[in-house]
Amino acid sequence: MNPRKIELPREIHTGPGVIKNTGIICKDLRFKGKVMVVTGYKTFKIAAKDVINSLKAEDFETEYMKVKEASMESVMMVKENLDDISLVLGVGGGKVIDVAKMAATLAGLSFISVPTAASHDGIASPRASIRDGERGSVSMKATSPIGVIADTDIIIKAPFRLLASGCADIVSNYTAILDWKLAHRLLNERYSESAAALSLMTAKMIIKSADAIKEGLERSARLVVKSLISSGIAISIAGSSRPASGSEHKFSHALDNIAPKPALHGEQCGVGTIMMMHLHGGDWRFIKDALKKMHAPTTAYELGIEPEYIIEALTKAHTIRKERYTILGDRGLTRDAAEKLAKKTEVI
Ligand SMILES: NC(=O)C1=CN([C@@H]2O[C@H](COP(=O)(O)OP(=O)(O)OC[C@H]3O[C@@H](n4cnc5c(N)ncnc54)[C@H](O)[C@@H]3O)[C@@H](O)[C@H]2O)C=CC1
Ligand SMILES: O=C(CO)COP(=O)(O)O
Ligand SMILES: [Zn+2]
Repeated sequence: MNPRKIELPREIHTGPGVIKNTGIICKDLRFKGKVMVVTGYKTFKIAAKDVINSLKAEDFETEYMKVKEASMESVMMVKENLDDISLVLGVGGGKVIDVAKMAATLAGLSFISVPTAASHDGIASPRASIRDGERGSVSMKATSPIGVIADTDIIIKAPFRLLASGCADIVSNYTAILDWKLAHRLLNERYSESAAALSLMTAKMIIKSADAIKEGLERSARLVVKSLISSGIAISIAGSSRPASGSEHKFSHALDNIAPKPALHGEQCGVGTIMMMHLHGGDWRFIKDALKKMHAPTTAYELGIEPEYIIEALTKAHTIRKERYTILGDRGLTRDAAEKLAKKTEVI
């Protein structure tokens, strides 16, 4: 087997108020000079300001940029401003973190992830989902964050919908692992028992703690953040998003390309997991009940997406990242089969 390198975050700081230690954390990681803070329009006030003040208090020179879309244009716009920068921080939701992560990767710089919401498992992963023209938002290889600073006071104040979305993104590991096992059996695709075990254990744990996930509870934020980080570490161990992305993610990526107003990434993946679990002959009701307990969407209506788009995304899902074999096979679902599946699982 070829030698492999597993890149993991060196330091993970979680808890209420940790964002105020950003400057000290960067200093302890031996960084100095100029730092670039990449953030969003909303998350600048919510968190980036505190990050910048904390960096300045430790004598870091700081610059900041606000980005909106997780596009290659945004990435290149940031990258062009990194010439005299020694470290990049991403402070925001998944899109902001991915842009910062990819810009740092292209510039050969270290990256620190400062999530302001626990909405997806890209917080600690070595992947970035960047839209590039026709290419959808399937994740690309990127640098693993050298550090994660997850302030649970900020995260728990984010709309609860974002926390529920993060839970759903973890639940989606169930069908991602079933697809991975299938590809290993059918095509002898490389399969990592340890990455799969970590990914599945993380999903099982979040479902077991579903009742503890409540709006406004800092403990809930800590629980979901730890699970998202653990899911991201499984991706690092596998060297791909396989442990957390299978047919349910193909459905979500297809929906991103088709629906006029897509829902949150995790929300779409959760609904995809219900349907793909049925295709696998598994207990889709177990998935549906778990998502309901976490207040994540389980139907097209709750996603705010018309049934027609759900059916169309199901028929297109197999065309996303074709090299990744899943229960959808190479030919995917016919329209009738898609409609039947969505109805049988009460999604439409
Ligand atoms: N790189 C990876 O491994 C992964 C990347 N992703 C990517 O992440 C993106 C999804 O991330 P999301 O966070 O769901 O969407 P997002 O980045 O669009 O954020 C959703 C909304 O929440 C807002 N927000 C963030 N923190 C907030 C706070 N504390 N208070 C109020 N509003 C806040 C943002 O401003 C935005 O309007 C997708 O592009 C997806 O492809 C998803 C999973 C894995
Ligand atoms: O969303 C992800 C894991 O939750 C990444 O998956 P993709 O590689 O399919 O973009
Ligand atoms: Zn995901």
